[in-house]
Amino acid sequence: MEEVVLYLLKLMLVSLMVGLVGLKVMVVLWWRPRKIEDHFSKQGIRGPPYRFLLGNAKELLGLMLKASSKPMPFSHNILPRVLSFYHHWRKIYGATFLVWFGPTVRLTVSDPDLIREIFTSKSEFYEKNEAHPLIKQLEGDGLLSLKGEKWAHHRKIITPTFHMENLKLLIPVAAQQVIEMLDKWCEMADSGEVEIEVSEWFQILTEDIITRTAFGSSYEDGKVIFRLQAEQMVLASEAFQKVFIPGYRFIPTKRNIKSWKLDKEIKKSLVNLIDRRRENSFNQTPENGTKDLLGLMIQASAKESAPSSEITVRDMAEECKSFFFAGEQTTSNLLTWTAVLLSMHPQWQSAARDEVLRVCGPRGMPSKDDVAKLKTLSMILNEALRLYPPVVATIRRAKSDVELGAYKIPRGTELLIPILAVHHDQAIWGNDANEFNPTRFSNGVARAAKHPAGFIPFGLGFRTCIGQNLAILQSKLTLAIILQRFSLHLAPHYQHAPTVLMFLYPQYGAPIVFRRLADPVVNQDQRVLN
Ligand code: HEM
Repeated sequence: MEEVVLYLLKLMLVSLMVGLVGLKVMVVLWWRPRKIEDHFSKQGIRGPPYRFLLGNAKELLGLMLKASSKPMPFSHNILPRVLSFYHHWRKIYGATFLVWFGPTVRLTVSDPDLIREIFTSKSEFYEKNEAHPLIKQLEGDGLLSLKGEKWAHHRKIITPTFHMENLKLLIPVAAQQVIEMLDKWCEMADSGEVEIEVSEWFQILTEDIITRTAFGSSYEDGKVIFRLQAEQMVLASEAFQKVFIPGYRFIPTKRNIKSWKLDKEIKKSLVNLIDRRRENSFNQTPENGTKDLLGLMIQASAKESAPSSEITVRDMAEECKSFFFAGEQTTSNLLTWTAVLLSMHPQWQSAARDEVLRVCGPRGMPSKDDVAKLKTLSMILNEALRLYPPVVATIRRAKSDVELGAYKIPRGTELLIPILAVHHDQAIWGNDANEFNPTRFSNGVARAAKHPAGFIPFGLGFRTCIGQNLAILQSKLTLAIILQRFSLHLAPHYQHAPTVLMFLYPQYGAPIVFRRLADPVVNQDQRVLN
């Protein structure tokens, strides 16, 4: 009898637990989404209706797949192709609408007044959202995703790496790297011209400079570590393109085992490298060379005594990951799109070249002062960042219930800021918003748009991109040296197909034909004549 009672009690307990779990699932997957929809609809905000578990994922994927199924005409009106879901639903629900990524709701915000609130005047109410686990694996637990005090501490330590005074020390070696790349192109250009898939070459170039900023004097060892990280990125991006199964990355599949091994190898190489750097730091003052990420973090780890601000080897490894992820493809994509734009707009290519030849001469290596004088090139790069921003959107999460303009935003709501859409908005940029017109930047970035928050390729506010000086410096240097030596036009089989997988990239590559310009006349003293 006692056993039967015990059995029945157990049964009741299990049923209760199953019931509670079921209830929780229903609350998260059904009741809460309805409540949120209701909350926003009372404020006039609507969107595609929430569907159980999947949200709008199915329609969203369908729209993206359809948009990327064929190339587009040679136009800069790329929003419908790149953020097709945003373009589609904005037409139906207006620019501020709700969209469901599974049971997670996102409110799209493209009004520059509201964007300014989120990033600057009310930024304390918002934080970075939790990235998808696979993205997190790629971007590392560094500056990009850290929050609160730890973020502020790391940002303070790392910032000197990106001071202009520090970056300018990299110019000679970065320029040399570009020249070596172009020498290879010259060798390949038998008949005076060569077709180059620029995205691949620019990636190698960018990786090199990021390695120098991250590892400084330990550049060679750093290169090996970044190679391992690049392999890690390929594995994670492959997984990212498959259906996401929570917890799958802990199962010992072939790919996961490879990824774990790589992780171990990266950590081991970093520990060895850090030990060597620590030993060397006794004989070397940091003023001797550039301030690199690793050096600054090692220095900080030696100083910190409080456990809360301690910098560990893991911290350093995660920051290296963040650097690599945030810096490599963004800058190489900017270079790629600018090369495409210069090829599409030969009159701007000539204007940029004339300026480079005037400032630097036909073969002179651009100095830091020269780079600052290249105004036309700056305007072109800004226009490239506007039309083809490598980061097409960003997300923030409301930390508490908050008022955004006239809207009441409940805690936990994610806000999706479609940078690309803001950059193509006619209300901010005028009727020619989809045209390539670098002249709009002739009076500087602040006066280019009708609203100061209308141009945000590097984000805005205190979490703005730490690497923007480096990205612009490297891009100007690379393009200046290319323009000195080559003219460029699109290969006949180039297909215009901007698309996004983490960053904005050309879906079918960017084949560009480079034609060597005549060598400058050299007089008897071997001096180059302008
Ligand atoms: C054209 C090139 C680049 C573009 C368009 C770009 C864009 C951005 C954007 C939009 C953000 C802000 C994201 C947000 O608010 O959610 C950001 C943050 C960041 N970027 Fe860049 N980036 C570029 C190059 C670089 C480079 C070269 C590095 C480093 C080597 C870098 C490192 C970072 C880091 C660490 C953050 C996080 C900063 C923080 O939260 O404190 N970026 N970037």
